[in-house]
Order: sequence, then C-alpha cells, then structure tokens
Amino acid sequence: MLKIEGVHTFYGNIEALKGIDMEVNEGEIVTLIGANGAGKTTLLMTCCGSPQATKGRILFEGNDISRMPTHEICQLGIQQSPEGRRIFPRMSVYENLQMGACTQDPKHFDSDLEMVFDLFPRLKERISQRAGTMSGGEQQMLAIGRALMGRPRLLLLDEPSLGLAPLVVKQIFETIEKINRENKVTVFLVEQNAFHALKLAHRGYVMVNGNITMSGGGAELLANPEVRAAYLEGGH
Ligand SMILES: Nc1ncnc2c1ncn2[C@@H]1O[C@H](COP(=O)(O)OP(=O)(O)OP(=O)(O)O)[C@@H](O)[C@H]1O
Repeated sequence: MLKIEGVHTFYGNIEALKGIDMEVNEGEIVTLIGANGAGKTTLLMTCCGSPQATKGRILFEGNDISRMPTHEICQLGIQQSPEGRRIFPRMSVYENLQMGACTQDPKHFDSDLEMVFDLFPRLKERISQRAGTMSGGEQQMLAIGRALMGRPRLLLLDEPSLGLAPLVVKQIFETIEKINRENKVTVFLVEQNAFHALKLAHRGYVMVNGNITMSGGGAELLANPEVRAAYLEGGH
C-alpha cells in the first residue's frame, strides 16, 4: 500500500532521513520505533508531503506521492494524527471533527461522526466542550477521531501515547487495534513506547539517526535482545 524507496529528507543542510526503504501492506499495523531525534516524525511528515523528500520516492497504492501537495495526498486516502495532537484548542470537539471532514463529501458526515463516537464515546459526551480544555487523553482521542473523519485507508499516528497515563495509553492502543481490525484501516504508527507499539504491530522497523537499522515481525522485534536493551526500559 505504502512503499518508501531510498528517501532522503533535508532541513537546510541537516540530513534527517538518509535513504529510507520500507513498506506498509494493506491491513497491517506497522510500527516504527527509535530514540529522540532519530527521524521518525520527519518520515511521517515526508509521507504527507511536508517537508518533501529530496531524493527517492514514496508510492501510495501505486501513485507517486513524493512531490504531491499535502491536500492531494489526504484526498488519496492518507490522514495523520500528528505528534502533540495539534487539535484546534479554541474550537469545540464537534468543530474539530468537522475540520477533519472538510475534504470529504458531506453525505458521509453523520455516519462517520457516529463511527468516531462508537470508537470514542467520551468524545460524544464532550461534543460541545472546547477542545483545549479537555484532558491529554481526550485530546489524543480527538486527534485520532479528526483524522478518521478524513476517511483514511492509511492512518499515520505520531506518538499517540505521549504524556498519557498508563491506563489511558492502554485504552488508546486497544482502540488503534480496533480501528485496524474492525474499521479496516491500515496503520503506520510511530512510537517511543516500544513495548505497547510492537505488541500491537504486525511488523516493525527500528530507526537510528535517519537510517532503518532493523525490521521484523512485532513479536520478533520485542524478543530481540538489542531492541530490548535499547528501547524497553528495564527489559519490560
Ligand atoms: N523543522 C526542522 N528544522 C531543522 N531540523 C529539524 C526540524 N525538524 C526536525 N529536525 C531535525 O531532524 C532530526 C529528526 O527529527 P525528528 O523530529 O524527525 O525525530 P523523531 O525521531 O521524531 O524524534 P522525537 O521522538 O523526539 O519526536 C533531528 O535531528 C531534528 O533536530
């Protein structure tokens, strides 16, 4: 579904991605783990066209999206829930979800809203609340819900567990699994919480300093001593 071939991305003269090859197959949850500054967010952003890859190409369902503007990439069926959530804090929950649907045919709006409320009943309870006044976990649910309103076939999630309490992290990961299994959305997940993220994943990749250094099944990477030593605190 998503094929990343020899992708290099620069910020000025900083080479953040140094020739990335990887792929996400339809129906999978694929996790990318790596330390701070490894380039994980840059890879997700590059898949969405901002910044654009300087070398290499990215194919989505056979279309070369590497030089495409972000809104066209969204229309093809890729949506992102960004790092730090980036919800619109002064808007209500409902208005945030409306924003997520803005590229879509309005005829889908009501049923898509129900789908999001089924996944995150808390958002329905908070429908009129200003998004910026909600808890971190609720804001994360909203960021994922907003992305789903854009009807993705491929959902890119950047650190959905960031700053959340363990119980909330568990709920968010269970919902991600449900979105993949029941709503049939393919998921590409970037995480520092390697334990949860690899447990959930069909396959995973490890990124170090702008390069992919390891790949394998989620369970295989979880069991790998190098991965455990580097990314799983206390051999969790
Ligand atoms: N807008 C930018 N301008 C210049 N350099 C940047 C910019 N964004 C990221 N970088 C640099 O690119 C490299 C990769 O950063 P990136 O945010 O992709 O890493 P990451 O793996 O997502 O890290 P984290 O887990 O901390 O979010 C880092 O060296 C970072 O300092």
